[in-house]
Amino acid sequence: MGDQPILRINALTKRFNEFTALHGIDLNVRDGEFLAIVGPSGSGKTTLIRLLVGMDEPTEGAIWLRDSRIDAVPANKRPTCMVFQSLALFPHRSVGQNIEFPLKLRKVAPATRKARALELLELLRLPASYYDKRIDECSGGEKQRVALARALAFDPEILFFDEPLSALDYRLRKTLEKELKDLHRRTGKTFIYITHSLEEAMVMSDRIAIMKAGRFEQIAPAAEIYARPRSRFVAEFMGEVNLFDMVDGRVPGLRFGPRASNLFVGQTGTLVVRPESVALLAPGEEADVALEGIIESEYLLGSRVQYTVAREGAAPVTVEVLRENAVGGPGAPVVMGFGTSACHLIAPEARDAAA
Ligand SMILES: Nc1ncnc2c1ncn2[C@@H]1O[C@H](COP(=O)(O)OP(=O)(O)OP(=O)(O)O)[C@@H](O)[C@H]1O
Repeated sequence: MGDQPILRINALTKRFNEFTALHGIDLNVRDGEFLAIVGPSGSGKTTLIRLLVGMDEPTEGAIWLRDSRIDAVPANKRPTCMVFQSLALFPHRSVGQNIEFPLKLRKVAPATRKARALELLELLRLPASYYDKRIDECSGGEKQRVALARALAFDPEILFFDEPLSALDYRLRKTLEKELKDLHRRTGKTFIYITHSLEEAMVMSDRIAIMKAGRFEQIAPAAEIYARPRSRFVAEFMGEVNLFDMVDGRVPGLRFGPRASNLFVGQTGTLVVRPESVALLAPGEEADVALEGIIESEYLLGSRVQYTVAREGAAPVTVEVLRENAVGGPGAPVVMGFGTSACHLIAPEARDAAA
């Protein structure tokens, strides 16, 4: 993956009459990167993709593909390609005809087209015999692979995906997630992938861009977003989380040992602690930060158990432990603890910006 951006978005704004869907956003995508764009419904993901592929024009701002400004270039003149969620394959044509379609448009000779289609079938791990199979005889997963093969036949600089797996069942989705990641590695192309599913984004991408109300909240590798969210919104979007309001180094109900007191002296913000970082302490066991409560409910999550622990005068805490470390059920009093290395403090400005 090169360090040079293949795509640059500069102060991009999109307004629909009075409504602003994108608020002057900036983004650099590296050559060969797998970037996932996630965000709740209505946050502007599809609007952004439509501008990037040329299905719509920005109100303000610029889009650069390497050294060329492309925001006014029509979709069919852009060296990019989109894999639609709704596939848009020709159902009565063969797999081969579908894959060769972009090559036919470019007047590539039939023998060359066929050779490329067979190569792409192999790349997508479909048998060569599928070349003559009709699209409406293929399964959902096979159609997705054919759509991908056709997208690759365009030989695009960047592949855009708009929720391509959302209509598929869980197991097929999991398989295709791995295949897409693998395909990304083998082709070395730049992938920009929109999804509602954070899990999908985390499995596949190099970086995740989290959108909220027409802006990027954070753009970083998944692990960094998970461990060091820059706002409450991002922290909560990345899954179950405990958030504690800290003022002047103190949080009501939390007991800080010397290490935590030193670390947080005078600090104000939101303390983020993931449920799997909170332990249930044995009698006499110490932790950097300790707190007490009563188990309200428990859920089995395969090999782990998740507890909701009620606290007097404060929000409940979520704790996730390995099943072998499970303690009593609802009604049991517990002491919980976590280490300073499991804590992340969100600065108040970032928290306010996200409010
Ligand atoms: N053509 C349009 N005219 C008016 N408003 C629009 C138009 N297209 C999108 N919007 C608005 O812009 C906002 C962003 O929509 P967009 O489709 O980009 O969201 P999204 O993040 O892709 O959502 P979802 O995950 O539900 O697809 C929404 O509030 C939507 O109503």
